Amino acid sequence: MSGKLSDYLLYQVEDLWQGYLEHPFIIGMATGELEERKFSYYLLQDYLYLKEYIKVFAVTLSKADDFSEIKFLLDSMNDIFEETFRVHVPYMKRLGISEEEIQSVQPHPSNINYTNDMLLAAQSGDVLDGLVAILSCSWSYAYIARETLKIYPTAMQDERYGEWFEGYYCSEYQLGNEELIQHINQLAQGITAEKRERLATIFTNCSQHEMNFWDMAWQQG
Ligand SMILES: Cc1ncc(CO)c(N)n1
Repeated sequence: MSGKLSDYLLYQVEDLWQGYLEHPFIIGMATGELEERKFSYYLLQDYLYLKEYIKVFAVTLSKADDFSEIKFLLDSMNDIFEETFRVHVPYMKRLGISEEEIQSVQPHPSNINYTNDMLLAAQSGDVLDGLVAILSCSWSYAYIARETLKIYPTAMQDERYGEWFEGYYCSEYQLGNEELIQHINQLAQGITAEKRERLATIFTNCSQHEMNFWDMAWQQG
């Protein structure tokens, strides 16, 4: 294969990803006008999402057969775990979401469909399949934060939603995402056209699930 896999993947989802930037939920966070109950609903669903997302790393790790790969996956898995308890849980508490609500929330079908599809891609494939299933989550958030802040530079100062932008715009998150992209590109060197198509299918499918997740948060919240 010539050219970077990540360029090929991004090319497949350009229109879909442009749609994230125009999504009323994202614009609502950026302008600060989003109703707080929609955001609370989103955070609760995202908390459940991250619990399953960690398992996608675990399944991918089970396919790895060298220590450097295992180390990469362990570190990434730990980052997500830390993010959940450093960002999501305190954020939910600040928004007044009770411990009972956190304990009793059930995943919406759009959430279940997304995490099931990622797990299936990781279980039925190799390390690269698992990592590409993981990628649209990580990369699309880095993209949304970066691009939205170009259009709404004050979004980071918003009292309620600024922290969301900060979390995904900060260099730690952006660099972690860049590392994941580089790692995937390295693993993808020399793959067949058939493999590239399988990876593109996994990536576009997960990107569509990301859109469904935003729609869910907007409609149900
Ligand atoms: C649904 C979803 N996608 C991506 C991320 C980025 O971690 C997240 N927290 N939630």
